[in-house]
Amino acid sequence: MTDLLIKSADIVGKGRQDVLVRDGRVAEIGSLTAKDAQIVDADGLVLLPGLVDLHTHLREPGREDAETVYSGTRAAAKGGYTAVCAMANSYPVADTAGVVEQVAALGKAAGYADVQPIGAVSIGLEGKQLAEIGAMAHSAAKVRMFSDDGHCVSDPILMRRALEYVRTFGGLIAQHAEEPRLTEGAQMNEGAVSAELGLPGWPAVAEEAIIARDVLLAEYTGARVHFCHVSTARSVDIIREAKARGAKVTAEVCPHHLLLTDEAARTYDPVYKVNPPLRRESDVAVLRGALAEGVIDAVATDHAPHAPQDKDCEWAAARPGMLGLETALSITVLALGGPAGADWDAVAERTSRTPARIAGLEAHGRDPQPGTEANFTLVDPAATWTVVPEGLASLSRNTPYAGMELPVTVQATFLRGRATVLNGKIEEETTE
Ligand SMILES: NC(=O)N[C@@H](CC(=O)O)C(=O)O
Repeated sequence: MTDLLIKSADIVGKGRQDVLVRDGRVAEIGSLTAKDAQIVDADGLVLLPGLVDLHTHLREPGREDAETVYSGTRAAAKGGYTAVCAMANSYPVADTAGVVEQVAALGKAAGYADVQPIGAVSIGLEGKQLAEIGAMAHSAAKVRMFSDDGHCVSDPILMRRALEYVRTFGGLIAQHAEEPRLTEGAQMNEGAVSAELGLPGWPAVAEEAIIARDVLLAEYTGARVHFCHVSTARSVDIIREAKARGAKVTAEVCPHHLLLTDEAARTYDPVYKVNPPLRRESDVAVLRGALAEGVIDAVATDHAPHAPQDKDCEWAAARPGMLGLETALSITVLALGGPAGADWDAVAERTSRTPARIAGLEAHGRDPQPGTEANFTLVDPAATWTVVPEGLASLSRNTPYAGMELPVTVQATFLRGRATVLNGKIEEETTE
């Protein structure tokens, strides 16, 4: 592999520097020249540690019509990601060592981003019996994070046992917080808009009740809980208080909950149907503040591709979920104050360093210094782009941002020093 010299990048915390990459690792940082190196001109571009997604639905195995590991990791690279955590709600469910190893192997073969499988907490996501957590943890996929996402681990004794189990090897449970009895038949956020539209509501308290319970279980067991897609202001209060007491809890927010509201449901366009649902303007404001402050630790996409037949139908019949990987960085920058005067350190913290730490992905989320793996992304802070669904790398088209002009473009993504995206385009050859 030839050396790579990135010239004049604006490195977060370090200012304008050149970065020399050799054999997939940072060799030197400074004012550099190199013979026989591939030169990438990064003048005017910000260099971030490669983004890490804690919550990606890659749909393989089982729903390859909506996404595959290959197409999903290409979308990830396009969005600036170098690592994604793949949710367990595939068909078959990722509740055995065999499935998680298959997903990890498909990620390696594709070569666009590191794929860290998440294991199911319960067999078949049914919430009845613990899945083979130990076998997945000790498999070649080295699973550390477990989640029944799409479903809540609502049975408190199952949650307690899962927490006690993962604590023994430093793992964590990523909880989809939704008390199922409170959301039966729910179609959108419960509030003034759902009342007007006559759609059954998903009340905020269904999320908050589980978060409150699981904070207590985390404290009681001493295990780590991570809250997926936190969407309400009151959830933020509970997490803030838990952290102040020293509970081992972390939380993520999705880009769509940082930008969109339940007003979008007035269109009856199922592209806006998502779980948990889009909330009120006041929730959006609190979530943005909590992200800036760090009460919410990370942005996670909940990238949920769906095939046309699952989305191009009436609201009630449509599956919940929206695409996220290719637009997350732009929305995060918007939510953290916009591109003019963006706090790039906060962007790096919430999209890369902290999620890498939560997932235990040690080679990711690292600011470049000699010896670190060269996993980073170059973004143009001054550019804008318009979201065209047909132009996305994902196999699916269910983006709620179609036609919107967004700030910030990903110019290049490097995985162990190899470009997966260059000049804003996906590289077709990814063999290491
Ligand atoms: N977030 C979503 O709206 N959808 C997720 C699962 C889920 O959480 O319902 C999916 O897998 O499609």
